Amino acid sequence: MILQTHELTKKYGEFYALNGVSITVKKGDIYGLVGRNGAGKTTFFKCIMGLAAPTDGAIEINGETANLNAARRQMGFMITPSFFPYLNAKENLEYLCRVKGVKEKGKVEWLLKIVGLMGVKKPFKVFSLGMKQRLGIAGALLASPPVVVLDEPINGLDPQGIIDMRTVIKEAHTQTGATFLISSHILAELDLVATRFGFIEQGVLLKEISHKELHERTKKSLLVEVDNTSKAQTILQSSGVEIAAVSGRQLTLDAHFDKSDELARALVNGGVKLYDLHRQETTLEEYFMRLIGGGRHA
Ligand SMILES: Nc1ncnc2c1ncn2[C@@H]1O[C@H](COP(=O)(O)OP(=O)(O)OP(=O)(O)O)[C@@H](O)[C@H]1O
Repeated sequence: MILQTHELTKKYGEFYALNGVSITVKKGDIYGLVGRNGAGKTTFFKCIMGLAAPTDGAIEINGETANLNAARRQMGFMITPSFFPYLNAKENLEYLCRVKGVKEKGKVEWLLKIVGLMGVKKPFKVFSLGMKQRLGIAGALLASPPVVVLDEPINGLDPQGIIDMRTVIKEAHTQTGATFLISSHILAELDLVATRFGFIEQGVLLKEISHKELHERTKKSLLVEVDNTSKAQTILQSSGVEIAAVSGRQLTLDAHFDKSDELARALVNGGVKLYDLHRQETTLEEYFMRLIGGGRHA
């Protein structure tokens, strides 16, 4: 585990901005922290970065819990990108290299290429938000940190900006091999880049889930409700259909959406009473809303 928190809690007065958050980020993850506005994402990142002192709980970076400041120096952060307004992308990164003591030759150019700002001559102050965010990512990557934290890098971007940002994150992940921790309030956007997710609401971590598992839970399926599931199973299996799950009187099939007529006929002809047969699909946003509404059990 490259980054872990144990029951991390942050109170502002009597208000719990974070309430017992235990997160596990594995090496190589693009970990998406998903939560609505005010859920506690920025507070979480601030605690990780040492910009806010936790009220309770522990932070573990690469196995280190005591000397966190040294471990934090190994991390790249982007909360709100701030650079010199009159310098261009290259000049700003070169300045940062001096500040951070980065001496690798060609590092600035390599990063500018990754974030799509190579050859951009205009000063930072006239950058679009997307360009600012991308330069922010380059800044976060400058000292080759094993862990990179990006707070809402997609927020406020136009559709093209969102696509560019996605490409940059994927490219940066592939090229640097760093672990990424990214927050967003839009699950569908994070879904296109993240490998694992943590869902946070009102300062509470509701669930951690892998990309694969999330898609297991949101994919299309065919729901069949019958009087006799074992009989139905035999009939369906002899029609070459694999059954994904059986629960009570319901069978769930992961495919064969186009064969629903045929399957219904086979079941009825086989003497099974068919109560219901319909396609179901949970969208990512539905899943997210259900999770938020229903607590930890979605
Ligand atoms: N310094 C502070 N003093 C008091 N309350 C705070 C402070 N910082 C944050 N909060 C509160 O803590 C809660 C979590 O805020 P936080 O900024 O972490 O949320 P977020 O998930 O990052 O949301 P957003 O996407 O809107 O930034 C909010 O209710 C916010 O008002």
